Amino acid sequence: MSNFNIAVLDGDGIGPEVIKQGIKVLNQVAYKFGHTFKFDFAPVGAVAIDQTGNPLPDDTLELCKRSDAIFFGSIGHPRFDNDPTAKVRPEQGLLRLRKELGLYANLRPVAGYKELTHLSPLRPERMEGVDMLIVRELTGGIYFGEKGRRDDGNTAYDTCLYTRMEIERIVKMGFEAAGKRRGKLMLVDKANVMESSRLWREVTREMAADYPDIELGFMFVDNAAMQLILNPAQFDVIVTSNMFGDILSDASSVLAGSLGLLPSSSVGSEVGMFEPIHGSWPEGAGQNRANPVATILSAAMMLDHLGLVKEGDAIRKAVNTVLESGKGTEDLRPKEQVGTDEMGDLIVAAL
Ligand SMILES: NC(=O)C1=CN([C@@H]2O[C@H](COP(=O)(O)OP(=O)(O)OC[C@H]3O[C@@H](n4cnc5c(N)ncnc54)[C@H](O)[C@@H]3O)[C@@H](O)[C@H]2O)C=CC1
Ligand SMILES: CC(C)CC(=O)C(=O)O
Ligand SMILES: [Mg+2]
Repeated sequence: MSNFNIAVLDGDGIGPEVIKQGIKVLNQVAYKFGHTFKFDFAPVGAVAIDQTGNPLPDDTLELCKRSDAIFFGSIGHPRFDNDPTAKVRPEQGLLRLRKELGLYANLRPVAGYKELTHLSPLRPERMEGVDMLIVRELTGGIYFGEKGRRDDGNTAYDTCLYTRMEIERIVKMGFEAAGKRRGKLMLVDKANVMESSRLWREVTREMAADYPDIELGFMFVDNAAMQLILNPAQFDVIVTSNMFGDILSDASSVLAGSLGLLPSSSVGSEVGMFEPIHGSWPEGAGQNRANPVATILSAAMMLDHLGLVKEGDAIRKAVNTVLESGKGTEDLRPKEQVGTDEMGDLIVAAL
C-alpha cells in the first residue's frame, strides 16, 4: 500500500477531458491495489493566463515541486496561435515547467496495435514489429535558444544551442534504454549541416566505447522521416534533439494508429511529468470526441516511475483488451464508436 500526491495540470482544450478519464482509471487502480492517490489541480497554459496573466503561476510550479508526480493534459488556444504578436503564450508555461523541473528527457514509446493496422496508410506488413522508443531531449536546443526580431522587424531568428553536458546526459539515457530493449541506438541529427548536430555525433561516438554491446547508428533527420514510414521496424531506440524528436514522434503516431494513442514521460530529476504527446486539439474540445488512451497510458508510465510496475501493466492490459474488443473513439475508426467518457469507463471496467 502506497500514498502518492499527484499534481494535476489539465490545461486547455481537450486536456481536462482526457485527464478526467486518466483519473478515473487511477482511482480504479487505487481501489484494486489498495493505494491512495491524492490529486491536487492547478492551472497552466491559456486558462492560467486568463486567471493570473501567467501561463505558469508560481503556485502551480510550487505544487509540482512538492508532489510525487505531475499528470499533465495539454495546453494551447487558437487565440494565441492566431496572434503572432502575443507576448505571453500558453506554450511558455509548458516549456518553463520542463526547464524549471529539470525534465531533460522525454520518453515516447511507439508500438503498433495489430487491431489498428487498417488505420495505417502503410502496407500492414511494414508495421509488423513496430516497437520503438523515441528519447527526445526536452530542455535545450532551438526551442530554448535565444530568439527574437532585429530592429528592422523583418528579420527573425531562433538559435539551436547544445552543450556537451546536455548531450551526454540524454545520450546516456538513450544507450541505457537500448540496453534494456533490443540493443540498438540510432542518433538522428542533421550533422551534414548543423554544428550542434556535429557535437551530438562527436559526443555520442566517444560515449559508444562505454557501451560495446549496443549497436549504434547515425541517420540524418530527413532520411529518418522517410525510413520511419518505409521500414519502421528497423528502429529500437532513437535519440534526438528537442525539435526533431517533437516532429518525428507525431509522425510516428501514424504507425501506432492515432496521435490519441501515444503517451510520454518527462524525466531527469526528482519529480517526473506524464503527458500525452498530442496538443489541446481545440476544434475537438468539449465534444466527447478525444481519445483518452494516450493520457491513460501516460498514467501507466507514471505508475511505472513510482515503482508500481504491475499496476502500470494492469492499465496497459486493460487498454489492449478494450482495443481488441473493436470499441474505440472516432480517430480509431473502430467497429463500435464510443465517446471519450465511455472509452474511460470501458478501460475502468476492463481493469
Ligand atoms: N504538449 C502540449 O500541450 C502540446 C500543445 N500543443 C498546442 O495544441 C494546440 C493545437 O495544436 P495542433 O497542432 O492542432 O496539435 P494537436 O495535437 O492538438 O492536434 C492535431 C490533430 O491530432 C488529432 N488529435 C490530437 N489529439 C487527439 C486525441 N486525443 N484524440 C483524437 N485525435 C487527436 C486531431 O485530429 C487534431 O486535429 C496548439 O495551441 C499547440 O501549440 C501542440 C502540441 C503539444
Ligand atoms: C510547446 C510544444 C513544444 C509542445 C509540443 O509540441 C510537444 O512537447 O510535443
Ligand atoms: Mg509536439
